[in-house]
This record gives sequence, C-alpha cells and structure tokens, in this order.
Amino acid sequence: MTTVRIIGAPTDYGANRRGVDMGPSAIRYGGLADQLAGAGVETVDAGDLHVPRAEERDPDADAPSEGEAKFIRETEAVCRRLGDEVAATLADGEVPLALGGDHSIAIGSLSGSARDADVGAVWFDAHADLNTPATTPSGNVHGMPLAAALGIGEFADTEWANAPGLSPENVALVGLRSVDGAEAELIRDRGFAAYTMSDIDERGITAVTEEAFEVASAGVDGIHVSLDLDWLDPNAAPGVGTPVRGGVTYREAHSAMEIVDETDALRSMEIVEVNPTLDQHNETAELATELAASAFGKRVLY
Ligand SMILES: NC(=[NH2+])NCCC[C@H](N)C(=O)O
Ligand SMILES: [Mn+2]
Ligand SMILES: [Mn+2]
Repeated sequence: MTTVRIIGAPTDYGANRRGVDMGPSAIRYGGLADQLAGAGVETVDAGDLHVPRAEERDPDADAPSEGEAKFIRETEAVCRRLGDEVAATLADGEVPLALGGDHSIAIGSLSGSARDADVGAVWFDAHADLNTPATTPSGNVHGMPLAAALGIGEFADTEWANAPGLSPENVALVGLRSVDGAEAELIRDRGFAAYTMSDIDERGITAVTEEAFEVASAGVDGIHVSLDLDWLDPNAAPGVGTPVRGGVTYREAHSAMEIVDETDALRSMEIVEVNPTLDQHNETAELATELAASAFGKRVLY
C-alpha cells in the first residue's frame, strides 16, 4: 500500500508575504487526510517545516537582494529543509506530498526528489515560473522555481536550489496562459514541452496531459507533479494570489489528476498557492484536497 507523507511548508516569502503561508492549515482543515483515505492510501502527517521570520535573519548575513529575488535567504532556509524532508521520505519508501505555501517551495521539493534519481516534472500552472533574478517583473521567487531547479541564468551557481537529476527535456508545462517575455523566449530556445490553454481547447485535457507525461517520463525514474491552484479558472479556485482568467475547469482538473494516477509514475508532488485570505469559505483548499485524492487514485466507482 502506498504511504503518502504530508509535509507542510507554510511560507509566503516567494509571493511577497501575502497570506499564502496559511495554505497548509487550510488544506488540512479542508479534509486532506480523509480525502486521501478515500483514495485508498495511507497517510502520515510530518507537520509543518519551520519557516524563519524575516526578523530572525542572521545579522552577519548579506542584506537581502530586494527587487531581484525578494526574501531569497528565507526561501533558501525553507527549501533546504523541504529538500531534506522530501529526500528522507523517498528513502523511507513513502511518497512526499508538500503543501505550500507559495510556489517557491517547489525549489525544495525538486531538489529533494531529484537528488539521487532522474526525475521528470509536470507543471500544472497558469504561469511558467521560469523567471530568474534578471528577468523577473516582480522580484517574487514563486515566479522562478523551475528556473532555479534547472540552474538557469543566475541560478547556475545556486547549488542549494539545483535539482541534479532534473533536465529540461523532462519538463512539461500544462495550462499556460500568463507567460512573461523572457520566459517565452526560454521556452522557445530550450525547447521545453509547453502546452497552453489553446492546446487544451484544441486537443482536450486528456490528450495534452498524457503527452505531457510521455515527455516528462522518457528515461527517468519517476515524475514530480507540481499543482499550482491558479492552474484552474478563478471561478473554480478563487483563493490564489495571482489568478488568471481562462483556466481549466473543475472537471478538466479532475481528469488530469486521474491521469496522474493512471501513469503510475508519481514520485513526489506539491500543492501550492492556496491563499485562505483570498478564498471563499475555504473552497480552494477543499478543491486542492479533492484533486490530491484523484491524483492518488480516488474514483467515483471502484
Ligand atoms: N507561482 C506563481 N503563482 N507564479 C506567478 C508568477 C507571476 C509572474 N510571472 C512573476 O514572475 O512575477
Ligand atoms: Mn501560477
Ligand atoms: Mn506557479
């Protein structure tokens, strides 16, 4: 039987401190453990990782580079802890499920998951999250995790952030509809497998998700799935910090998560960007728990 280890990463440093740090609590309260039990998996809850207060910063450390990559030191502290926890979970034969927190935590999960194995990544998101400190329009690290894990640009020497077993050929982005200029260039130049909402409209969520998994799975030991709740249309998932209209529907999201389960390749996963301060009656957190259940095998009928 599969055992899923839930790891809370309550940070909002990557989203400029806006309340998304309450995500793990909202997702647990939204019924995550019950939903996963309904999927027929065992769960262990490792609790929340310690997230430093900005004020706790080492006084001897350099000043944070505001504007380029805000709160990068705090983000490093969280991601180092998460990377170790993810690696330890895998070593124990369990499946890590990290709860954000903003999407910067993906740096930690990817570096932990791809530490001693070759890993592909399927990125369900409205955004590409491929900015670097030089290209970011916001300075927010939640717009950079994929670039950081791949060691792109200024991240080439950021060892704590790099995911050794992850290569660009095994990254697939699904559901794009808000991509910055430099990100689009990178996608084109490096040949990332990138599926926009137009691709989903034309080909359907099933065909697109299956192809994304094919690309990501080629020659690797397993797949890391990153689920940013802003992947869904804001009608279905209002509780996110950077909503973009025209996202996938509730039904498309479930279909895609059912494919995650069917591929049998899931190695590690994170659910990010649930922000209870922006949500309506915790519905986005509850949706996150339902989608997790589909990804781990819950079906209408067995
Ligand atoms: N994980 C996210 N919600 N990322 C949003 C990123 C938005 C924008 N591309 C930026 O870099 O600032
Ligand atoms: Mn996003
Ligand atoms: Mn994202």
